[in-house]
Amino acid sequence: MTTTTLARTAARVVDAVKVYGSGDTAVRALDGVSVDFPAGRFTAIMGPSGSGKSTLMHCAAGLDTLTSGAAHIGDTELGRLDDRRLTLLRRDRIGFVFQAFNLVPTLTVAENITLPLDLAGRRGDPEWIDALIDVVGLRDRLHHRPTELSGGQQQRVAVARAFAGRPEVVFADEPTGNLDSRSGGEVLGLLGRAARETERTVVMVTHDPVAAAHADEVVFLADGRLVDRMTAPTADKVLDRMKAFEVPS
Ligand SMILES: Nc1ncnc2c1ncn2[C@@H]1O[C@H](COP(=O)(O)OP(=O)(O)OP(=O)(O)O)[C@@H](O)[C@H]1O
Repeated sequence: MTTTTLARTAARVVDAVKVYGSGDTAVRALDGVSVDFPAGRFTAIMGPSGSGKSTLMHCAAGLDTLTSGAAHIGDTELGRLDDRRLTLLRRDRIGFVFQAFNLVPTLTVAENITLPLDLAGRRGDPEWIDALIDVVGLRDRLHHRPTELSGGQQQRVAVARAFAGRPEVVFADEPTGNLDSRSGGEVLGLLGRAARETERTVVMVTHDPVAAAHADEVVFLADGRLVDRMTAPTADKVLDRMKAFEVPS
C-alpha cells in the first residue's frame, strides 16, 4: 500500500546509548540507536534475547533514562523534563500494555478501562471509550471482574485501558507472552485494529516472529544496534531475518 501523506513521527530516539553498571561489569544495552516510530502505525521491535529491545522501549517511553542521546515523544525531548513533567507525560500522552495484564481485581472491566483517566481526574471522551469497547469486543463483559475473564479477554481490557486516554503512543512489551496462540493472535489483531481505527501509534516489543508479523513494520536490534527494518512483514520473512543473527560471522 502506498501513501501520499508524509508520516509524522510519534516517537523517536536519536543516538541512544544505554549503559547499565560501570567498570568491568558495564553492559552497553543500547549502542547508538536512532529510530523513529511513524504516527498511526504499528511497529514491532524484534531481536535476539539481550539485544536491547526492552531497554529501547523503556527509554523511548520515559520509563528509563538514556546514558546519552535523546528520546522524543512528538516534539518533546524526554531528557529535558523533570520527574513531575515526565510522570504527567507518561500519564497523558502514553499508554502501556505489559505481559502481565496488571488489572485491578476488585474493579469491573469498565472501571479498569477508565482507571487511568479516573486517577488523573479526567473524564475522558465517552464516545471514544464507547467505540473502544466495541473494538476490543468487551461490551457484554463490562460489569465482570478480571477473574471472571480469560487471559485473552483480560489483555483486551488492558489494551482498551491503554487507549482510553487517547494517548499519542501505546507501548506494548511482549503483550502476548502469557497467552496461548489463539488469544495472542486476537490481541495482536486488536492492537493493529486499534492503531488503524483510532489513528494511534503502537510500538511493541516481541521475540515472536508470528507476533511481529501483525505489525506494519518491524525494526530489528542486535547487540544494542538497529540492524534492519522490514515493511509488510510475514512470520516467515521475520524468522528468516532472525536466523541470520544466529549465524556466526
Ligand atoms: N537493569 C539492568 N541492569 C544491568 N543490565 C541490564 C539491566 N537491564 C537489562 N540489562 C542488560 O542489557 C542488555 C539488554 O537487555 P534487554 O532486556 O533490553 O534485552 P531484550 O532484547 O529485551 O532481551 P529479552 O528478549 O531477553 O527480554 C542485556 O545484556 C541485559 O542483561
